[in-house]
Amino acid sequence: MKGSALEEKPRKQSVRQMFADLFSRVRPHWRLTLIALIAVLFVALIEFALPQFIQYTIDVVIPEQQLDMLIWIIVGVIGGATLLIGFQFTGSYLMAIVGQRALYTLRNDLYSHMQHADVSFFDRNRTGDLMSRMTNDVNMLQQLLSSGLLNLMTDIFIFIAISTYMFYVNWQLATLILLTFPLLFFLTRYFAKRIRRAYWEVQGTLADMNNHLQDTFSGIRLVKSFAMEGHEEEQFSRRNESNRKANIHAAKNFSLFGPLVNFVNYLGMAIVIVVGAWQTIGGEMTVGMIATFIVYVRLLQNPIRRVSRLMNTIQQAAAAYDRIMAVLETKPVIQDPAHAKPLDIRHGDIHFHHVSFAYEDNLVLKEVDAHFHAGKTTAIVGPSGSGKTTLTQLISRFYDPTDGHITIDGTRIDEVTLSSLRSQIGVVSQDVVLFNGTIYDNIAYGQTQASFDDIRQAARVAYADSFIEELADGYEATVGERGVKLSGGQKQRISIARALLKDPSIILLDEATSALDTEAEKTIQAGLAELLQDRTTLVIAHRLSTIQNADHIIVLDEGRMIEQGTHRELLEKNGHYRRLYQSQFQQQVFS
Ligand SMILES: Nc1ncnc2c1ncn2[C@@H]1O[C@H](COP(=O)(O)OP(=O)(O)OP(=O)(O)O)[C@@H](O)[C@H]1O
Repeated sequence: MKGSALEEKPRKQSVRQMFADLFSRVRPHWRLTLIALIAVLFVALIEFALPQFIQYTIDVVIPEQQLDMLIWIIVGVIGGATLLIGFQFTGSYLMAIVGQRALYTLRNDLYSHMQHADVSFFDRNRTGDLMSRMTNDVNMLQQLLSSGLLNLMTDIFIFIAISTYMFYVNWQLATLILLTFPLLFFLTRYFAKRIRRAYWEVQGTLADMNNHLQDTFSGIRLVKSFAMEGHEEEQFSRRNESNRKANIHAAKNFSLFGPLVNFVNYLGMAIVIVVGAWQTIGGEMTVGMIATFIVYVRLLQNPIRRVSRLMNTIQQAAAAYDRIMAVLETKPVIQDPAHAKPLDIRHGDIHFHHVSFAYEDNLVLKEVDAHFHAGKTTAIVGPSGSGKTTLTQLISRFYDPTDGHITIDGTRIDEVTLSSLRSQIGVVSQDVVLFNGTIYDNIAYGQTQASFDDIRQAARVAYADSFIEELADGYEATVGERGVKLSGGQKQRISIARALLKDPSIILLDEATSALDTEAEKTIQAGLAELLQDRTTLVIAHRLSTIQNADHIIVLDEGRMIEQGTHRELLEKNGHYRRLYQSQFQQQVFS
């Protein structure tokens, strides 16, 4: 098993690549985007046109005392401002729609990618972190698309309109103002890098907080039973503090960047005042033109200031995009091979051929040659950590052997489709996983065709029907998050019913170690007996009766299969099994 956790550092995924990706997601909605852009173009034109009233008023209306023009000026300004409302609303509403639609597909892609990721991907990455990538990071991109890019377009249009006008009216003054721009350019580049790094930190610390929340909320009983509330508060506070510090660090850079940009803009204003006054005295400009120029320099400041704010959003989004791409770029190792056929299980004979397996560098199974007979029950025994669970997980291809291969009825399992393989394997494990839904949904999970009668029949055979019927809502009763509203034995029986409904040819059973009362134990055993009948079963055995009743036993020790045979044969061998039996199982006779 190869691979490592998703990166902890920014990868400098180029901003250009992010925009290219976003662009391809926006393209299907080009009509809405085009209307939004046209609206934005009008916004820019109106914002540009309104100051012209100042020049006209100062240079024409006041000197020529055209009082009757004032009404038209009011109509013009208020009319323009009203149109501005309409166009601004249209632009921002439509872009919000486009942003939501584009990111809806990204979030779906991301989820679908994660659903198909290897089990080892989830071993390596923490749930809170993955959730954070799905939610916060995608939201960041959404913000950029919906509001950020719209502002950018408005600003670009305004910038082009104003600078063209300035050059047209007074190119010398316009050139002087534009000379300040390279300074802005360098400032922007310098701060972009710093702000981006800072936001990577921010998002990383946020994910860390999410991880902590996920762990402690889902493990709240553990926290309380060890009276660790205070400790966890401290731990949370520490992560919260890292997040605060990272945010403050980002804010420091950002707060410095804004005023520096402002300073450069005031430099521009100083140039207009001095050079403009000079030219007006020399008769080359009018007072109205200076006034309009000053308003325009101010208006130019808006795009630049907003671009600086947008840069903040872009850097945040780029950091988020990096984190999303890190997920999207991990390729699952375990997938359907080319030309895979569905697995056709006739008997259910499972063979391990010289199978070795390592988690990263930890060799857990070593050259295992084992045969699990069709329709029979094989108990796997061995000390804790000897590789029993891992061995069963290789059959479902949750992991692939590092060496050797596995066959079912002579067909290599890595040559058939994953869905056909997994759909014929039932897993019943000691930690029963139930989703927050009704009992019905949990039994029917994965069996969309099943009728209510099928489900009820499965529950009956699993000895679950009687307790379900006693619940006020019966099969429609909700089980709570992870099934908290049910007892351990009830959860077990539901999971047996679920496996029965699936009707698999192979059963992988991790026997419960937790002590249940004898009554619950008896019903579970009865249900299990129904489930295992005539199916190839691998059971990680914890109970004496299970190994005694098993058709075959294999003994693992430090990843090696050291013995195999029936209970009697193995006892007679007087080897590892006998010692294991004496140390682990024999006392059960008396318990
Ligand atoms: N997802 C994993 N990632 C890395 N190492 C793992 C993983 N799961 C198990 N291991 C390691 O592999 C070894 C075998 O674990 P496995 O769970 O297969 O043993 P086991 O015999 O089932 O143990 P137990 O009886 O205690 O459940 C152990 O050393 C364990 O630390």
